[in-house]
Amino acid sequence: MREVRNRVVIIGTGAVGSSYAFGLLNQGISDEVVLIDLNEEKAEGDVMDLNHGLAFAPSSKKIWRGTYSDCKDADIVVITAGANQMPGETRLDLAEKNTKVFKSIVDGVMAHSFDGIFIVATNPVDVLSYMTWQFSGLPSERVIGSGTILDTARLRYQLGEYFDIDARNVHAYIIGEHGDSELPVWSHANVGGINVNQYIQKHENQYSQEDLEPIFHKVRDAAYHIIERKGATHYGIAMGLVRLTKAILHNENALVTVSGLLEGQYNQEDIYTGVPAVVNRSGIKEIVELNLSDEEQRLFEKSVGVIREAVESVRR
Ligand SMILES: NC(=O)C1=CN([C@@H]2O[C@H](COP(=O)(O)OP(=O)(O)OC[C@H]3O[C@@H](n4cnc5c(N)ncnc54)[C@H](O)[C@@H]3O)[C@@H](O)[C@H]2O)C=CC1
Ligand SMILES: CC(=O)C(=O)O
Repeated sequence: MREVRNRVVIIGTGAVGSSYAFGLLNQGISDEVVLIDLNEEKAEGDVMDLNHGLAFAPSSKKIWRGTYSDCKDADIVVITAGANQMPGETRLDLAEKNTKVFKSIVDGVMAHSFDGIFIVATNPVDVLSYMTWQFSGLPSERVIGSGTILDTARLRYQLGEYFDIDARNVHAYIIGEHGDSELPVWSHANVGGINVNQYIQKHENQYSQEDLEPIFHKVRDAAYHIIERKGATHYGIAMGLVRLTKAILHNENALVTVSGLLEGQYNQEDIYTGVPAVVNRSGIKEIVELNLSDEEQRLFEKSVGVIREAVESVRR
């Protein structure tokens, strides 16, 4: 009997793709990791480098530079290829050029009868998740964008710092566009089970409601601040992608904020955006519909409108 080994193919081994491959191997998430990039030398170099670390990995793994034919037996194809933001550029500025890149990549993958799950990380991620769903013809539950997984992690980190509580015990979501129009869901944010607003009231000598807005701004603008300093962000998203991959391959039913297709949830249709979702071996099992406040629903609709406009412009 053939041993069942799971396989992740990464297309685009730049800063994000190579950091993700490093994370996958370090945490021993996938048995086989395949790297594909237009720049074959770069992918080859990454494979050599990562192979030299396998003796230190938690379990036996294989990594090689591959071709699209390796997608045939892949469980997950992760796309991290395409242009990234120059300082001052928004994610939406990348929509047109990265849609062209995606058309050729997704066609190349599907030409080999890929029947697994796509994860999309390239920006603008909500637009490209939608286009990947359209180009591939796969069911929407098997096309998942990284969405606001990173923004949510950034918010948990910032709140953890503010309240001096482990970020893993802070539960708060960023939803909507992975971009400038995203929003925090304060109405459902909690610290160790206590709503953030109540927590602040209980500790009114230490904390203030007014501090929440600047905390959110740090989260929303984090990519700009990092890109100004080092040209790209990659470790945070790589760790988020590893988390998402593990949720899928280990059939975790984990709740993560990813970009998924809305089909009536939050009063929205036919659009990909960041929302909490239950993820398992089949992909997105359920989009979780939070009971948003009126103001949150208004901001969410505005954010979805921004994505919708970008999708319409790349489809023209
Ligand atoms: N979703 C998120 O939270 C985040 C998304 N990103 C996005 O990820 C993307 C990649 O960023 P970086 O890795 O920093 O860029 P990078 O420039 O370091 O790497 C991009 C790679 O894609 C490859 N590539 C381009 N066209 C290709 C094609 N047709 N087939 C195969 N490979 C191709 C390039 O050769 C390059 O190696 C960007 O769009 C960036 O904005 C970055 C950080 C966070
Ligand atoms: C680049 C990007 O999308 C981020 O770091 O959030």
